[in-house]
Amino acid sequence: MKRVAIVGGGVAGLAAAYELAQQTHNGASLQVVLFEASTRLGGIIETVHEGEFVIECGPDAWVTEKPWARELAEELGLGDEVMPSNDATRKTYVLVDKKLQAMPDGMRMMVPVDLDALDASEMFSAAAKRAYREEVGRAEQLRADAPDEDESVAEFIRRHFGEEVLTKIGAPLLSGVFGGDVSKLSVRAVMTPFVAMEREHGSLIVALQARAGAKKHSVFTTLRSGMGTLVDRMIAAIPEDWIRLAAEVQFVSCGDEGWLVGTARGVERFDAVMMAAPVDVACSLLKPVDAEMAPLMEMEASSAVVVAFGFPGATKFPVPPGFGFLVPPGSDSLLLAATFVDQKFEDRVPQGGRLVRAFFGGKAAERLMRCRNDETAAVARMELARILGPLPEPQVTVVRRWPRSLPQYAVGHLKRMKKLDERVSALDGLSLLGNGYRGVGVPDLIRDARVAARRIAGANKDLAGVAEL
Ligand SMILES: CC1=C(CCC(=O)O)c2cc3nc(cc4[nH]c(cc5[nH]c(cc1n2)c(C)c5CCC(=O)O)c(CCC(=O)O)c4C)C(CCC(=O)O)=C3C
Repeated sequence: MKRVAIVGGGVAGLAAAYELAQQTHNGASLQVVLFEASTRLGGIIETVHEGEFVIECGPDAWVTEKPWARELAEELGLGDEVMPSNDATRKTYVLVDKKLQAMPDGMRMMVPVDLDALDASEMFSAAAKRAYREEVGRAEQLRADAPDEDESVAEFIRRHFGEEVLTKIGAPLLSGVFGGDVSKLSVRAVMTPFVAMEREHGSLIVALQARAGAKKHSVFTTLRSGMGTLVDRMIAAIPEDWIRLAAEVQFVSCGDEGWLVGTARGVERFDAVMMAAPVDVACSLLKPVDAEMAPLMEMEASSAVVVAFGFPGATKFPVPPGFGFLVPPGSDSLLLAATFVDQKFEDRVPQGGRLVRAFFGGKAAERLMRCRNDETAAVARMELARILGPLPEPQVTVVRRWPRSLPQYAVGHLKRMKKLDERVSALDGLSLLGNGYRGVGVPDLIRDARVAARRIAGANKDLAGVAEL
């Protein structure tokens, strides 16, 4: 009988517990305890249902290209619930000179697939459009000059497309996608496919055009009843007596007799510890176990404040067609971004309704973290109104704060993770899960947790199965 402790009941910890439960059905002999410090499971995944409004407090979807969340949903009997974003009406705006400007059609992040659509766009100056076109001609040079070392996302974009593209869409995209600063984020960690494209083709535009014709799918996928259903279904598939709420782990230690995990209620022995707590918590718990691990786990993290407003009548609050907008760093708006939820997904609002989510990040989020809900909502309404025009009285308002929820993968992240992996493998039975290490997306967290759980259950003799995950 192997005893496994899971520290943290967010999506990573739950996916680990779910996979261990599957392995016990396959005959593995396991005793599992999942320790969750708070009184609810799911971490930053939380769906609130208010009347017919389906309001996501955290991630509203996953990136379709990464299959591991959809696979899990299907396994959990949620195949009918899987729902693509409305990509026929997909458009993303960026706030430029106080006005919303549509990003050109056919962009993948900041790279255009369709150069004609780019030409038709009003977003860029003639010089920036020229810089895009010239990137194609510089393919050979870009490939030859591809750096051997990691660099910042800013340096990477600047080398390919110049300063205007970097400030107009590079920076806002990365702060909307990774909540972070382009001059600090690691291109190898957060834009891995683009780095591979540079190695192969030099030009990113050429690389994307070579792949054009690949099957088209929506950018995002979610569940009709909300992301919270994924959490609920995992919980339902985990033995009830494995889960302990309000059970904050106060220390872990590792010795000859295995691992000890201590909470206010006592100390228990385990053979394996799956550390799925936020990276800050994981870092302070593991410092006494291996002091050299801690500096590798210390990283900046961005905080987010989410304010959702539901309105009964969309016509009383017109917004431009599309999914939402991003705000470049340094703009005079306090917002980080906003999503027009009822246009991005079906079935989020009562007939004819409107649902908008406003996001604050960076310093604005740090400040709002200390404000009351009504104050935060008032700031969000004011900031939205400055961009979209006057807002009617919302029928529903939801405010959520997620302090230090998105770790920043800084330049050199992959090397740091390699060193961290070495320290981890030196300690028998430890695995690190969650968004601090090998990817921030919900699918990455699920995949990572399930691979680790299979390894612990001894199921990875079947390495093919692990690779499939
Ligand atoms: C506030 C915020 C955070 C939290 C920040 C924080 O907590 O500090 C966040 C996180 C994330 N966003 C992510 C991915 C993406 N976000 C996009 C687009 C957008 N993000 C927006 C907002 C946010 N996004 C908005 C308003 C848009 C455009 C309109 C819309 O669609 O609502 C696009 C499409 C880009 C394009 O159009 O090309 C992608 C691929 C991933 C990674 C997932 C993975 O790696 O698996 C993560 C963690």
